[in-house]
Amino acid sequence: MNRMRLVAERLSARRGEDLIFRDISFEIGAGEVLVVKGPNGSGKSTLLRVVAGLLARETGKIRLTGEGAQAFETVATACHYLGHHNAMKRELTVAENLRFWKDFAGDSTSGSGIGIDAAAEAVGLGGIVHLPFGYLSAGQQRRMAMAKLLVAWRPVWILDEPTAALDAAAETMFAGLVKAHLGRGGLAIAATHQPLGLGAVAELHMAGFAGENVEAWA
Ligand SMILES: Nc1ncnc2c1ncn2[C@@H]1O[C@H](COP(=O)(O)OP(=O)(O)OP(=O)(O)O)[C@@H](O)[C@H]1O
Repeated sequence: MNRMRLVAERLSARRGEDLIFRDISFEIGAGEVLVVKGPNGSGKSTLLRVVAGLLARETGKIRLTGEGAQAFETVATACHYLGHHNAMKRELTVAENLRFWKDFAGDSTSGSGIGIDAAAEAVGLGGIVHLPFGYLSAGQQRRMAMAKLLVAWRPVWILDEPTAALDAAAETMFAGLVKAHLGRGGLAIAATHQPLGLGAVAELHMAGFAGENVEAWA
């Protein structure tokens, strides 16, 4: 069986006038996670945004191949993106926010998400989906943002510092969600300074931009 793969070749990106990285290539297969590491400002968030289609790349190619890839018109539509911000409206209830993401992200023929109550349960916060998102504690808000990944099936999870400022229990919970996602044939790319609790994983080291010197994939 030809498993789904995400292939990035010789990516480079700019922010404003500045070249942030160059010649970044990697491949991840179904069931695999790639952890992007590097010092502050080395371009991890920029790389994730490029892969998610939120930022135009300067050069290079990103493609999805193998089983299930044809269900997605673009790589971006195969991706869930969990950035530094939770991307939830404070005035809307948790359920309304998750409903928005369920409808917006949608399912593809390659899988389906779970219900809103089930997603809230999965992040350990069942029973409070009727509350405005803004009432939740910072940690609860982050957990609910993670629930967004569950309500619609998208095979590629792009995670930017997903567990920053979370307690140990939430980190363990999130590691479980990622493992379950990989177990369903999903893929994940995570930029993080903290171990994700996933055991041995592939790593991409961004060296940071110093004139012409951009680290390549090891
Ligand atoms: N909108 C922008 N315009 C110009 N430069 C930007 C912009 N956004 C980010 N940068 C620059 O791009 C570089 C890479 O930033 P990025 O956020 O990708 O780094 P990072 O590795 O994720 O950092 P951190 O570990 O601090 O989150 C930084 O030097 C930053 O100042």
